[in-house]
Amino acid sequence: MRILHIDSNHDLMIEQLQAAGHINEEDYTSSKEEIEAKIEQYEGVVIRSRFKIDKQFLDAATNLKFIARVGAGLESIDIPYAESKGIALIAAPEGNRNAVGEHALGMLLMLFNKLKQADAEVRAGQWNREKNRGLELEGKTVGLIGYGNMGNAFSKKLKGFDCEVLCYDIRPNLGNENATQVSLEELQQRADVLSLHTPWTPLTDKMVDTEFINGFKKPFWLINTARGKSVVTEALTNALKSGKILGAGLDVLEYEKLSFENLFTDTEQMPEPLQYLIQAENVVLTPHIAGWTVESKIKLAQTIVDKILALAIK
Ligand SMILES: O=C(O)[C@H](O)COP(=O)(O)O
Repeated sequence: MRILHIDSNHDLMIEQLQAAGHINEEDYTSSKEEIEAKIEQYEGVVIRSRFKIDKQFLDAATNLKFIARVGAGLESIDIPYAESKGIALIAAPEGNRNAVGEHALGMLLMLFNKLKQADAEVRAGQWNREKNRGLELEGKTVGLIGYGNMGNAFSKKLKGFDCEVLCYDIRPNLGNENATQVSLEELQQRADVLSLHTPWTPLTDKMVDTEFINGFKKPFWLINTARGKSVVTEALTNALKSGKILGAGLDVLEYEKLSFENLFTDTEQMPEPLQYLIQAENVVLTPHIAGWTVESKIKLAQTIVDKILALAIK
């Protein structure tokens, strides 16, 4: 097959696809329109998330047999339209789930042990022990919303910490030895920590709003390594101010992607909730790197290669 790669990935991908007899072309810089102008020449396209694979793109891709998304989230692809054209869809959540699980755990330990502020204070010459007294995960209840690849990976990490892990998912019967599946209401009643592991869909868009937060019985900690747009940032900052949310670890923000750096060059444009988050001691922020490790780059590429080679397309 002729395969167009529009985002760069680990070198092993092209090496192995070439070795299997496929013709690969890399184009990481052309615009969406430029790619659309030539996409009819290809049977396969490999993407991360550089642009949307929408109806216009799919209509231009008259010979496309598969779309390979080197990652987990599929929100940039018009899946029903691709499926209506008989185009196979491949993704690789198996490639970055462990990285996301470790990152979520890292954020939680960082918040519970006040690592961010304690480190900053020591560097500033302050030896504040009482202010930085930590919390233990042992005996706490961690609630996961979304129990697919990422939620599973995180629950596996939590197993060794003697905490209780609950999961809520719209799909039934997903609980296992690492997490007990419960209703959303039960999770909100019992959780000390909420961690999101849901894709971004109409169901999860703005899911964590004020009403949702107030549905929690106890003040809780929030970890979001899923999608920024699933949390209403203003509702989050209001809850941080009131103490209903005790702290947050956010790898994703509703303001991320292209516009994010501009918000810092013109700080008057910076939304008030973001201004609050960047100065809050009890908030840890990372730039959507939870699934972005040295190892996951290799695992993502290998997963995609294996799935392409397993396709029954000649
Ligand atoms: O969905 C994923 O796999 C991660 O969120 C990474 O997404 P990205 O490929 O858009 O960086």
